[in-house]
Amino acid sequence: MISLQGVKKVFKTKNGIVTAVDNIDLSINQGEIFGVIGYSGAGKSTLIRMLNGLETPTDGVVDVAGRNLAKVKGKELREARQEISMIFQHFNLLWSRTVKENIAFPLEIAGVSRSERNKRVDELIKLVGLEGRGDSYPSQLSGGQKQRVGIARALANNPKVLLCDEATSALDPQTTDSILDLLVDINKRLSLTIVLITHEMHVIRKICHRVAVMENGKVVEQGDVLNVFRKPEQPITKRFVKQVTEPEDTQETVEHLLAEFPQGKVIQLTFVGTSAEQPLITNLIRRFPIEVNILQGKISQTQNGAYGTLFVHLDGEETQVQEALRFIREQQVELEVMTHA
Ligand SMILES: Nc1ncnc2c1ncn2[C@@H]1O[C@H](COP(=O)(O)OP(=O)(O)OP(=O)(O)O)[C@@H](O)[C@H]1O
Repeated sequence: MISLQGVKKVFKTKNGIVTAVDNIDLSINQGEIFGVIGYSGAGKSTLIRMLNGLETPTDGVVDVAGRNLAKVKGKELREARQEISMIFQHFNLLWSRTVKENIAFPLEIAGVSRSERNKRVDELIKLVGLEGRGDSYPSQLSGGQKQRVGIARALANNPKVLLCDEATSALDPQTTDSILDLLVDINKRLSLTIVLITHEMHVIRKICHRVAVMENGKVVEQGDVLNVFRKPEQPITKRFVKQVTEPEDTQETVEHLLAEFPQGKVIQLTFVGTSAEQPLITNLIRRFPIEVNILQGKISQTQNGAYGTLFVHLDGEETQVQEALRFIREQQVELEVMTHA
């Protein structure tokens, strides 16, 4: 559905040249939810703006739904933009128009008749769960409801791709979750391709199938969300993964235990998919004459299955502890022996 080859975007500024996007290759499949994560200034906005033709690449090919966006102009670019919709962090609604009128706006531009427009607006209001609010003005709505209007408006002309630019960053955690649930629902019902940019790993974990991590204009790591969670390679990816998998005080707890129990081993186990349910700890206690203390644990759900981490202290005779470590490594579980940071 979307392919980027050797895409580069350079801005000439008063202070010199800024390479916002630096030689990116990406491929996004029809019907998937693809996340791009990075810190501020990584180049995410520039990248997403190239996907709907708001920016043209300095170099490379941006192909969306069979069109090379760097090449299309005029009428064809307008048609392409109807197939690629976008929602924004601050909603970008028309404040003097009602919910219905906001949603109808892109239909008016596309020349849809009044009766067709009214029918479509009613469908969209139901789809995003805004029944009864059609005649309200944006100022009378909560943040989550405003974003629902943004989503309905973005879907009005049946786009093939929905781009989400930090769409939940202005919302509280509970509202964020409900908007993310809505995006998953729309993705499934309409088999819509969704590309989102965010700086929050929670968003990636909750709804994305695949993720690309951006740093200094480059994609430094990409893959299935579950795989990236299980084995993050780059330091920046590790930092993002930790945002959602480890309680904040984990390193502190580990340091404390390493100091308190210099004997034995403190280990981190990472379970993925079905292995998250294996009775590993029971097996360890039954098979080896060692002490097993569970220190901390967390299981998170991703679109591709469960992902969990568990911190455990193993203590006993050194040979038995080593045997237990060997046994764990034979299971479908990642193991890391913790040392001082
Ligand atoms: N129109 C522009 N002119 C000059 N420099 C720009 C322009 N747009 C972006 N940049 C620069 O390109 C780099 C990447 O910016 P971009 O906005 O794409 O990053 P980002 O990851 O989306 O960050 P943020 O979330 O803060 O917007 C930054 O150094 C930024 O200053």
